[in-house]
Amino acid sequence: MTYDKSTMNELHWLIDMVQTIEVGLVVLDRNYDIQLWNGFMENHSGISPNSIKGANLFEQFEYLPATWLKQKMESVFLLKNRAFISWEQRPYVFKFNNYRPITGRADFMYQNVTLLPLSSLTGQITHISMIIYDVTDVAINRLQLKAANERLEHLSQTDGLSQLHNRRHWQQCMQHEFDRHSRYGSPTTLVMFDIDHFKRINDTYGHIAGDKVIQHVSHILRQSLRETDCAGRYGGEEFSVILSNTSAEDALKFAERYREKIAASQMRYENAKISVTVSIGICEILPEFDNSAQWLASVDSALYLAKQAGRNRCVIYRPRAEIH
Ligand SMILES: Nc1nc2c(ncn2[C@@H]2O[C@H](COP(=O)(O)OP(=O)(O)OP(=O)(O)O)[C@@H](O)[C@H]2O)c(=O)[nH]1
Repeated sequence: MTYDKSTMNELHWLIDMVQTIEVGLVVLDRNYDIQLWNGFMENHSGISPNSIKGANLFEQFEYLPATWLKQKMESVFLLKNRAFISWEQRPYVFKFNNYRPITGRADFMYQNVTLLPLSSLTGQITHISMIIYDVTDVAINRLQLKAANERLEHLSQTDGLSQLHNRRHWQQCMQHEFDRHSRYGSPTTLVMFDIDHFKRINDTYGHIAGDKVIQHVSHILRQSLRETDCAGRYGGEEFSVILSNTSAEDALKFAERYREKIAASQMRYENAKISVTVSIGICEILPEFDNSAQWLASVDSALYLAKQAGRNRCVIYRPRAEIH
């Protein structure tokens, strides 16, 4: 077979481009032995084409997910179709460092990979090609945007002072729990508490000390909760917690423990040691409640009774309330 000069030139250019293109190119034979390894792969792996040619891909790079990758490659050999691996599915196939100046914060190069069937002159698929694209910039931008959106969502749901859910988000949780109870019927209890004589603290020590007391009781509350409990700052010095799968009697144990913890704790502010107590209302969803507003009004009336009965105590809502 002879080639004219222009065909030779074209071939020469193509080889030059394959070597210098900013995309990784690898050709594998049927045994996954490496037959081509371009300049991009050499630059990022530090392994020259001459030293890697003929080596088995999975022996050379033991970290590769062999079972998963072979399954993909086999389907390319057999079905003669392309296959794609996106960075969202697996951040990278080849573990290369990221040297990009803008996205330098990424530890490694994010990659999209295409697997292409390569046919021989007789039309058989004897080799496949891996095309490796560096998509670090796109991936980092996308991840940063996602993280920013998550932060914004968290901020829009959180009360800045207490770091508990804000009232709007907490009310959504309460509605959700009420609906869940209507469907599945598992016991669900609302606990609402209010700091006793809080006005006195503001008046005696100032508003900043008052804010610190709010942070103090919120901090102890967060420590006392389970993952599934939804706690919010309902108003100025009023807080509420939804305890799912919990009866009023069990919620009382939680509330008593919390009340005692608060009463036993002290908060330092400048030279003062500030002690506070809390009054707590407890209400399990009862069959006669038609909506979440009735549930909320009932826990509020139990809290009111706790205040009336002398504060620093828990009251379970019942049509006739019990004071503890
Ligand atoms: N420091 C501070 N004070 C607040 C905040 N929100 C509400 N308050 C104050 O909390 C006080 C609540 O007072 P009251 O409703 O009379 O209740 P209390 O003094 O706790 O009395 P009882 O609830 O009956 O025990 C008011 O003085 C409000 O100004 C806040 O975010 N920070």
